[in-house]
Amino acid sequence: MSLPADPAAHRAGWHWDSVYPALAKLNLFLHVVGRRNDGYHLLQTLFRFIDHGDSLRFSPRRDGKLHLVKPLPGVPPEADLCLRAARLLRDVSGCRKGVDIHVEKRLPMGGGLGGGSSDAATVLLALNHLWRLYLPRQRLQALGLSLGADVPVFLFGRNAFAEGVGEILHGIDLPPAWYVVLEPPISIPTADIFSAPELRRNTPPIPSSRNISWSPGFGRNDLEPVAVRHFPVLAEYLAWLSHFGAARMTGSGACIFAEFPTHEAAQAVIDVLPTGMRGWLAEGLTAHPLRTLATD
Ligand SMILES: C[C@](O)(CO)[C@H](O)COP(=O)(O)OP(=O)(O)OC[C@H]1O[C@@H](n2ccc(N)nc2=O)[C@H](O)[C@@H]1O
Ligand SMILES: Nc1ncnc2c1ncn2[C@@H]1O[C@H](COP(=O)(O)OP(=O)(O)OP(=O)(O)O)[C@@H](O)[C@H]1O
Repeated sequence: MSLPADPAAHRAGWHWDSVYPALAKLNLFLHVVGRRNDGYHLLQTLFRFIDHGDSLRFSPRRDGKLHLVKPLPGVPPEADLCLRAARLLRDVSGCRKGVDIHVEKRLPMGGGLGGGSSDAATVLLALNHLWRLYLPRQRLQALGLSLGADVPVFLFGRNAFAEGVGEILHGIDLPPAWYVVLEPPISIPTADIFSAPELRRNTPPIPSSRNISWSPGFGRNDLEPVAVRHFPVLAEYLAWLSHFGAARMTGSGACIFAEFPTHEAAQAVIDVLPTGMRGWLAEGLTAHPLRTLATD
């Protein structure tokens, strides 16, 4: 996906009527290298954006209310990441404007694709622009971190090698690639996987992003063996996709992916997907399409 050279021109193209994408991320690898005193885990992970995700739209409200037009089943309004992001932005800026948020949900919840985090980041980017607040990217990233460890990368807007809990981001260039993503029919609570006693928490750290030469099979996902133990159905999905490529879980699961060098190679796998197994093809992106909505 190519972006216009002039960020101001690009920003000008986003209006109240626009559809704002909230893309998925894949964790191409995910190493747990330690644990902080507050229980959060120190990670090293490689984030890649893919061209599959939720779509958000915004309409101004005159009564100053923040309103989610179609609440997500099972998510109370006070926990919804879109509303929490909008409220946070108003609290820190003093803005009193109201908005209706429309979310077209495509990403599974508890899928490891960062759906809720991506929605929150898109709300921050879009309302920062539409409400003319113009908080800079670093400030948005700090706000995003208070909503979840996965939020900052979507505001950063480039594929990234991440450290800390996911907030220390180093932009990284990745080659073109296509992904087959399988959606096992389960939702995995991230906290349950991180709190498992058997989780390996001492993978030796990679010294720097310069030591990463990404190709499928590099590193591993330390959360995967724990998730497979708790949710054995994942093993079936991993085994099936492994016939075609290096299959791996993203984030804390449940989705499983494999990378392919061409669209055709990925499509050939989708073409033989067994009945009852849900999966789709996505292209790896070089940058998030909303990246130029925030200033550096
Ligand atoms: C697994 C990843 O998706 C990889 O990108 C992220 O680390 C998870 O990010 P997230 O879903 O935004 O996670 P948060 O909402 O911040 O945290 C959910 C729970 O996961 C655990 N958690 C999360 C991130 C992290 N680095 N260490 C943790 O131990 C904590 O128990 C936390 O209460
Ligand atoms: N807008 C939202 N979209 C999805 N989930 C939300 C949203 N707001 C709150 N949540 C809550 O967040 C939980 C995690 O959902 P999410 O889709 O982000 O999972 P995930 O992809 O596994 O996350 P991650 O990869 O960041 O760990 C959901 O089960 C739900 O309770």
